[in-house]
Amino acid sequence: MASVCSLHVYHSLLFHGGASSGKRLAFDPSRLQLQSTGDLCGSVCGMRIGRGFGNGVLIGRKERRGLGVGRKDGGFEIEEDDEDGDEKDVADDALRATIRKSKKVLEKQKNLLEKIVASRKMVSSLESSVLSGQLGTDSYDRNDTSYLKVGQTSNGEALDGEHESVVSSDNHTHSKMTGSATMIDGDLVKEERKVKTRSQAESSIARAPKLVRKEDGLKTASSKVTTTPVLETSKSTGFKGATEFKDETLEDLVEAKVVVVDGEHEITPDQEKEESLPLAGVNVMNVIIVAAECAPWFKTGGLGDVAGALPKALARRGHRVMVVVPRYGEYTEPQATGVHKHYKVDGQDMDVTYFHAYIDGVDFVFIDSPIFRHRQNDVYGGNRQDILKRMILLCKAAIEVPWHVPCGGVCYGDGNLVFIANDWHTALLPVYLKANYRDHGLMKYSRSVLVIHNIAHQGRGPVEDFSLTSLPEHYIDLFKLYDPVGGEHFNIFAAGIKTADQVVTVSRGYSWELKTSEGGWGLHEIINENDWKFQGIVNGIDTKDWNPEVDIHLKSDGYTNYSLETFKTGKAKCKAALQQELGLAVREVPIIAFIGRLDHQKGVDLIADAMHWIVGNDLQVILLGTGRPDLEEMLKKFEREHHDKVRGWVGFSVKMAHRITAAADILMMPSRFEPCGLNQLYAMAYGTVPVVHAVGGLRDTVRQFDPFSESGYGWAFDRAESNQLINALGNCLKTYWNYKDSWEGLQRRGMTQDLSWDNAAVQYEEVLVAAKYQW
Ligand SMILES: Nc1ncnc2c1ncn2[C@@H]1O[C@H](COP(=O)(O)OP(=O)(O)O[C@H]2O[C@H](CO)[C@@H](O)[C@H](O)[C@H]2O)[C@@H](O)[C@H]1O
Repeated sequence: MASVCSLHVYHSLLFHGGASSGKRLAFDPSRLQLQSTGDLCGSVCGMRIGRGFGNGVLIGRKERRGLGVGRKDGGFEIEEDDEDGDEKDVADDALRATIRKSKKVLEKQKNLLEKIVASRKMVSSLESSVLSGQLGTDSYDRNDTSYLKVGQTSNGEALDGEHESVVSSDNHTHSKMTGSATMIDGDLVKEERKVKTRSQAESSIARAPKLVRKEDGLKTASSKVTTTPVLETSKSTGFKGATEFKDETLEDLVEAKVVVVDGEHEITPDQEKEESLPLAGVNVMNVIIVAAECAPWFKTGGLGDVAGALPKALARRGHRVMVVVPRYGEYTEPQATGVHKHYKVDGQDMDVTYFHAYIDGVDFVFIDSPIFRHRQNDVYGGNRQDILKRMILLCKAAIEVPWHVPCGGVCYGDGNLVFIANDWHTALLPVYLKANYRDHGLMKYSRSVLVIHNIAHQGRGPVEDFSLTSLPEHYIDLFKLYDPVGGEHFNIFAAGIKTADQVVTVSRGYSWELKTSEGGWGLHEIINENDWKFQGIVNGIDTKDWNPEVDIHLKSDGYTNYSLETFKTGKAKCKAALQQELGLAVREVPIIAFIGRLDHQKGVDLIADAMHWIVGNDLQVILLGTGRPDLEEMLKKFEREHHDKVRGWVGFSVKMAHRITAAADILMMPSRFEPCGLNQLYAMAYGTVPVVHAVGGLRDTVRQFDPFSESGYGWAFDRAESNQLINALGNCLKTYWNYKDSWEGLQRRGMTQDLSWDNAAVQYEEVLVAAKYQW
């Protein structure tokens, strides 16, 4: 911009004579001693503006008339009549200086163009390397080019500071300059560029457009542009092989701008940059999410939902994203990669093979090992040590996935990489990353983020369990924790929190609660010590999966999809279908639902205490859950005792969870604590009004209904007590029956919120960046 501005000014000075009203040529040499491109603009512009400040006036030759007067400001003035020769000299000097600067500007533009060309060549050479199967390790099928990504150098190494990779670009712009004429002719010269530093490597990754699966069509920015950039005058139209800058057409020269032509439309560099840059911009990185469960393959609760959805949102922002999970069952999508490894667990060699699937822009890597098999319906089954061994193997095998498992032919590598571990199950990952790699100068540029979904489960055991981890002896201190109940014990979450580079909790409210002695479950002191790395980010929802407009579970058995426009009839139809399916009376009556794990956390006992009052109303109750046997039995008992009004479905059914969410009017979540809670988010997206205990993420996401301002999303009561639940449900039901407009407003507000993962992904990105630059 600066150069264009300066050239415009130069040109107008030269050809249009500048200010027309001036009488004297007052020239301040200091103003024309230009230092840089920016100065050129500033100073020349300054000259024109200067008129109003008594700082001398530079006017065109034609306007130079009259007598000059002396000046006191350090500059000097020229009186045209008396000192015409001097004046000319000075003016010529000025113009020469300006021309010199203009040439410098042109030179800079030329260099810039060369850089753009070099970058493009680098990208296309990377692409063609990938296409011709030159990348990756020996263990993948070289003919398999179905997945194409950029994330490494052309020789398959990770782009990080440890590796010095040479990227060759095979054609570059050669420019000729004769006199003041510049020609950029697109001749090719050989150039080698060394990618040495981390930041250089990263910026080239960021600049490189994200490649997409071949079957989706290779869509890269570079595919849109000609390999040779075209300099074109603003006046010309259509494609020109190259445009010559002629010094006599200075008007053209000063207006010149770079235009890239793709045969259909012109793309300015700015537009092109915008189009080709991922949403994450220069923050694009490789992200590996490691979790013990992942929807849709296997989930026992919200962790599975998050592991299935967050990665896709991060991938949409342009990151290269992988999820690593155990292979508990035989799944159709993942295919064997042929990569075999061994890892030691409790002194035993464990065989591991890797499976891979690429779905919605995310690489899903499944770790297959005998200890994971046939656990599909019991992922946390077995005794404490069995579970611990599985999680040790998961963490050990996951850390090396970026080295060994080619995804789309290319391993992720360990540069520009952040692992996201989830809950205690994978809280060993940050510890292994440090102890087995970074302490030894390996994975120098890999970082770890630990997400706390639920602090109530910490991976506790006797101190002797430490031996199973095969960690160096001195690491035991990270795990040792004393609490009044358990005494000294081994605590995996404690070690993970201390070792991770950043820690995320699944809501802001929960982040705060964890620091209290009531909410920290014995870890509050460690959490407070590590407060600086904590960040609360509310979960989003997978809007493909949990969306009443497209929900696959509403497409049969009398259910129907619905939108904001059709939710009244849509929900009514779903309600009738659910009543029918569950053998309840099909009639217009409010349905209150509960969906969740049956344990102390979810406050099922509050529902039990309130049940007598609840069934005293004209309504129906549907409870879906699985968990503690005594609570499962309680659900069955409710159904037995109030068969005309209550259904207690004991079991885990994703289909029923969707159908109930769509058909119900009210969802109750009286959780004693709730790190985030997903069901209330799903409910709101489906026009179902939540009644919740205002705790953790529930407080963050369900704003209390205010009848005066007609705002809020539901009812949130302050204490986990059954009378408070009753009170909130009472107000909710009153509104349902008596204030139809308010009810509809509640539903509409809930449905129109942006609850997608995209918002959360932006915040996660900030955490990833913070981790990346942490040493
Ligand atoms: N019987 C059943 N049949 C079918 N589906 C069932 C079901 N029981 C539960 N679900 C499903 O499991 C998920 C539960 O998610 P939540 O967030 O409510 O709880 P959870 O406590 O497991 O998760 C933890 O992690 C998540 C994610 O971070 C946090 O939101 C939460 O507060 C924290 O406790 C929902 O998708 C729900 O529909």
